Amino acid sequence: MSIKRIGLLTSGGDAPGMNAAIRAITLKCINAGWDVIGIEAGYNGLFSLSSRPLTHQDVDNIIQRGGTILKTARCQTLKEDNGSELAAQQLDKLAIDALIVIGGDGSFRGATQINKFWPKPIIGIPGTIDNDINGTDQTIGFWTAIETALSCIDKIRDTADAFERIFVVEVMGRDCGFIAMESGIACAAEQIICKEIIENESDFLSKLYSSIQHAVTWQQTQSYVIVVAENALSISAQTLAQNIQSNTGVDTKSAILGYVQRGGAPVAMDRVLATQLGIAAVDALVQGKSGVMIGTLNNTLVEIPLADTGLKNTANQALIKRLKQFNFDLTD
Ligand SMILES: Nc1ncnc2c1ncn2[C@@H]1O[C@H](COP(=O)(O)OP(=O)(O)OP(=O)(O)O)[C@@H](O)[C@H]1O
Ligand SMILES: O=P(O)(O)OC[C@H]1O[C@](O)(CO)[C@@H](O)[C@@H]1O
Repeated sequence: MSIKRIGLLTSGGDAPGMNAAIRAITLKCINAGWDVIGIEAGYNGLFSLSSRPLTHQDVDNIIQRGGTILKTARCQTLKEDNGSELAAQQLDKLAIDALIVIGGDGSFRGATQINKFWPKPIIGIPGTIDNDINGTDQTIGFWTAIETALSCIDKIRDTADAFERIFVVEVMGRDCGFIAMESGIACAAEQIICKEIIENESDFLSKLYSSIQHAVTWQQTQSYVIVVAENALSISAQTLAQNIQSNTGVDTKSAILGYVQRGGAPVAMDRVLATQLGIAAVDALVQGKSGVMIGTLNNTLVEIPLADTGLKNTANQALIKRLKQFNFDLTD
């Protein structure tokens, strides 16, 4: 089948660098003589047929912008019973010959479903701050989110130090600890808490309280920063802070960094990664590939079946190993 019109959408949480990928895909397709149709607000744009052709001008001066010029969304309709069949019909209405989806593993689950009713090429590009995708070392947006988290935690460290307080800082990641781990290592957090390392929560917390007590009593720690991944514990960051204070007697505050981690100009790493993956996605279409995500493993471009992009247990093992490497907690 000869490709003339590419559909392009961003889906799931926006991630800094998505615009860089949109730019690379658009320019590469235009060079190949293909039209690029930007589908707006993720899969929602398919159902509402909200789309527009993307031109050189549309992708000028966007590489440094956070968010996504195509908008994004979480689309309930696609998950419903006839959702993927309907999506396939909508793609035909738009006369799309091939689809590129920039998003997370959920977006790729959606793409896999659509492919069952729409037997045309679909290529995925990993775009999520969480880095929770199997088959790629990095996702677009991950390093920018870490830089953002890091600059916030460094500021929290200043006030924690001035008051000799303990701080519990919650970072994003959905159910996965990669943002907590990397930002925690980079800000020299005294503790990094991720779901992956907790076998029994109450044992874990008892150990945490005694570890903090030891640090403030014997190491005369001036400030103590705990980076916790969202959803790592059954209690909120605020409750954890209250519990630490009542167990240790040390003034303890909490801060939830939240959506600030999704915004801002992408760091160089994300711009370069997004550009590289965007070009490779179009190359994959030229080569007749379909049903794969383009990722990077050990700095090499790889293709992973979209159906295999859900996080595997090996990611947990890798995270645990890395955390142990960087753990300076002397009581451990
Ligand atoms: N099992 C599924 N079947 C059909 N569509 C799905 C499925 N899972 C997810 N999707 C579609 O993909 C969209 C995005 O998925 P999700 O909300 O999980 O985000 P994501 O792509 O994993 O990105 P992020 O990691 O940034 O949250 C969903 O809103 C839905 O439209
Ligand atoms: O924007 P929403 O739908 O509230 O999603 C928040 C989730 O999206 C992410 O920012 C990206 O997946 C997660 O870290 C977070 O749990």
